[in-house]
Amino acid sequence: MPKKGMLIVLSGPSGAGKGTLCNLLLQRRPELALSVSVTTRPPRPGEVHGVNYFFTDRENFEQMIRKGEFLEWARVYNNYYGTPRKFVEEQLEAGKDVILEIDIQGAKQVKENCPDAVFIFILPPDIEELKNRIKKRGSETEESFNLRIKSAEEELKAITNYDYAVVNDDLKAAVEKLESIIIAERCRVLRNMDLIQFKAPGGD
Ligand SMILES: Nc1nc2c(ncn2[C@@H]2O[C@H](COP(=O)(O)OP(=O)(O)O)[C@@H](O)[C@H]2O)c(=O)[nH]1
Ligand SMILES: Nc1ncnc2c1ncn2[C@@H]1O[C@H](COP(=O)(O)OP(=O)(O)O)[C@@H](O)[C@H]1O
Repeated sequence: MPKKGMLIVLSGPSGAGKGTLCNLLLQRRPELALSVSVTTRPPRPGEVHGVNYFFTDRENFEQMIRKGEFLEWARVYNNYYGTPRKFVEEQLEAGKDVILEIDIQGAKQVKENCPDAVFIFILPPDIEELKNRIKKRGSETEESFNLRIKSAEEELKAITNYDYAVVNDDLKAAVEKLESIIIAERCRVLRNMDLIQFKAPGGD
């Protein structure tokens, strides 16, 4: 039976660089599977349905909740976001490590249901740089920008629930740290019990 994959959860405030880091990580580690979330948020220019998100409306999202189709879901910055359960379970069963880029509420639900998951918090170097990055991305209205900055403080408090903190200052260094965490986590004894196949001499 193939070894089950590991679940890797990435969270952090808006603008910390989660999406950018995920893309770079996948280029370096194409064996990873990235879960594409469902959201009621309207697409930003350039975002592609099925690649960045599965975009849907509130009614369909609520139906998916009722049918138990989400591994976790949450309301974030006035929209709904959820992780499709089926994709994640299939990938893990096939031995693939799966990345979830989700908010702190979703991560809490995953921690309750999948305690073996690895939890990584992505931080910006400081709040000014966070503001600059969101502005530079140019994706938010003033209201949405303010909501993201206001939420960042609360989100940072959740960092103690995570296993690792990665400051995304220099992009290349941050990706290398993420890769190193994944490599180290794959070596954990508890994830490698199938290696212990030998029997003590004289034993039956
Ligand atoms: N709980 C949960 N949060 C998600 C999911 N997908 C994305 N998010 C989070 O929703 C928040 C908003 O994401 P997005 O609209 O792309 O805005 P951005 O963070 O400013 O790029 C971020 O904190 C994401 O990590 C999901 O499936 N579940
Ligand atoms: N290390 C970095 N240095 C400078 N700019 C960055 C860095 N990482 C990400 N960015 C930029 O910051 C903005 C926000 O990044 P993004 O990946 O969308 O953040 P998140 O997914 O956390 O909201 C983007 O314009 C991205 O190009």
